[in-house]
Amino acid sequence: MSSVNPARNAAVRILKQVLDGAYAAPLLDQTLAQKFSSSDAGLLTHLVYGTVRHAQTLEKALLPHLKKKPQRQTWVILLLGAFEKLILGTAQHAVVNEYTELAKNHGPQLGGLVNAVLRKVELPETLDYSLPDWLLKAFQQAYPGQWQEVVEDLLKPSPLWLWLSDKGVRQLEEEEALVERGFGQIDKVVLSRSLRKTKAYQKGQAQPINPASYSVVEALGEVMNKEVLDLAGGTGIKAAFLAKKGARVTSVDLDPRKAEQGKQNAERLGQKVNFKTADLRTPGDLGTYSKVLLDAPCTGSGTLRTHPEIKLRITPEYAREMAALQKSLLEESSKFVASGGELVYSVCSILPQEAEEVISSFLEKHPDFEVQVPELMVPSLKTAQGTRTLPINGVDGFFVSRLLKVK
Ligand SMILES: C[S@@+](CC[C@H](N)C(=O)[O-])C[C@H]1O[C@@H](n2cnc3c(N)ncnc32)[C@H](O)[C@@H]1O
Repeated sequence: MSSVNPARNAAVRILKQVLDGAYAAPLLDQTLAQKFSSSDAGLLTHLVYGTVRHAQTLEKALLPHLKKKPQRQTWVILLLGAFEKLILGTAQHAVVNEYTELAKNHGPQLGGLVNAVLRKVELPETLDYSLPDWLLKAFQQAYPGQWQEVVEDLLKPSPLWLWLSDKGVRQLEEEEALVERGFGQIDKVVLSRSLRKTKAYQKGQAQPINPASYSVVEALGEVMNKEVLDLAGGTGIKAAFLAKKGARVTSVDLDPRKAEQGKQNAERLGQKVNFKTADLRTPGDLGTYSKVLLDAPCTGSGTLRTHPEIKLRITPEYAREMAALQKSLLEESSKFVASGGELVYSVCSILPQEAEEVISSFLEKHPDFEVQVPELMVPSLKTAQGTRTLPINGVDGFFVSRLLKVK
């Protein structure tokens, strides 16, 4: 039987699946629902996300010590061990012992290899922010004055951002959470247990959302008693907030499972949202609305702190495919805007081709719309086509534009 810390054991299993294409968050949720002490739960989360965040740097550090890249299980053990030694600064003897033991459980000969490599591995002299070159250039282009601060910040753990009602703040503090003021109603919270197990969450007084994502809801302005169409609404998080602000909301997404989850979540938050399932490339007639939101599917390049696995998969080709989809969804969405109404376009991406270029191409074909650059509640930069949030201090990188139908 292995004497290895259960967090390290579980990290190997989860990281292997993440490298095979899975998302880390649901795997961590499932694993943490089992019995883990709060310190092991913290270590497991940190090991998985931290190793993925620094994967490119760790690979550069490890490869010179290997004849070839080993099979997946051993590679994952080496990545985790290198992360603990080089980035977390765990004592070398502890790292070498723990990961050698782990490797031995998967094959006696693997212990020797892991032991030798983890003893020798050093940080490369030139640090590359663990981003592919083309993506680093995109950050430099999107944030010319602040790119270095941005890409360094993306390597840090993500804070827990929560929308909290006043009762939710009191309830969470009673449950021994530390609640720090963030932006507007979105607070930064330190919790030593799973959010879902708190009374504040169960009573609908708390909802996880990044401040940049919440600023999209605010970009729709006053919605009290208005009919709002929420397109590509996913599990209806923004829809639920719009309903909270007094809107009657119809939320449409391609995936029927998201509508199911959305209904349950809106109910927990005490809100009613009308969920529909449709492909927005061919949506049919959804009616006309004074406020329409298109929170378009995107590469997620603005959420690398929360979803670092995106860095392992994103390619320029995928960004081009997404930009083509966004252009076609924006075109379709514009058909549902009433005269004098507004269409808010948002993406959680920092790539200009998913942001400014989508708006420019739309405006070329649509003299009936004009752009209004929104003021957002988080630190942002304005461009001619919209506002980009500045992804530092735990805030995600979003692009938000408001299009007014003038005729
Ligand atoms: C950025 S997410 C939406 C997040 C959501 N607005 C929220 O606040 O939780 C984009 C969504 O677009 C949906 N989607 C992708 N392609 C679509 C299509 N062709 N028609 C409708 N929805 C689509 C995805 O299922 C996904 O839920």
